[in-house]
Amino acid sequence: MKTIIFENAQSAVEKIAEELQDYSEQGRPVHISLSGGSTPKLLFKTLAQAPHNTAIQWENLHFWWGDDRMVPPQDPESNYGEVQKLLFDHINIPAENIHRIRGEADPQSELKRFQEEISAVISDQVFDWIILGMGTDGHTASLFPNQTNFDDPNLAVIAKHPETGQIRISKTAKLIEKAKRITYLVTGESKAKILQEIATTDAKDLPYPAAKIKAKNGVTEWYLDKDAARLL
Ligand SMILES: O=C1O[C@H](COP(=O)(O)O)[C@@H](O)[C@H](O)[C@H]1O
Repeated sequence: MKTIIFENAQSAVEKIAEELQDYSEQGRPVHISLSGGSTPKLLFKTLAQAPHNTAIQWENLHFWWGDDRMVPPQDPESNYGEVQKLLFDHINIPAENIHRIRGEADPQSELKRFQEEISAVISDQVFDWIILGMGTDGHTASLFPNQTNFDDPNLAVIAKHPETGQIRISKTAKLIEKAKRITYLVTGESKAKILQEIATTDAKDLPYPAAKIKAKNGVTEWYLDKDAARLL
């Protein structure tokens, strides 16, 4: 497990912001997949402020999501809606660079449309960078313990939150694992215990998708703050 431990969450997201700037200067379309939930909100707020809001060449970055909840963008549960509110409303990014999962749509038809969009836009479906989070139960994207098919050959899947029953669309493990780079951004003390378990146990003996999903031909790394890394 390759971990990079930052003094605090702000330092971790500043590093990601700098790296996004580097990607944006490559002079080509770069495909980035964002995570949802509470953890990356600090990243989106940071990117919306100087110097990142104007220094990043946003026209070169294409944004996708690892998962989204099947709710409209105005719903606070919408992973896309949060990025729109915290980041996209404050920067100059072409609308065609935003490849959201349409949470307001019918799940089956959106699943088909989302997979078609990935196939049409990204050659070999290899993302440049997939940023993931991890729940305290070890889920990542909307791939939950004991209900994830790691061999699912599709690009995306309909998932149901095991406790709330909320319907979501998620990238599959196989699609995520094709990425050139996977970064798990995990902060806060509530994640310390599960991180310790992941760091000390063989992934095959754990039910956690976050422990098992790794880039097959690329880099997998964990960006942690000191609170999350407390027991490592
Ligand atoms: O439900 C989700 O949870 C995970 C982790 O979220 P967090 O609130 O603990 O940061 C997130 O990565 C995923 O995208 C989201 O839909």
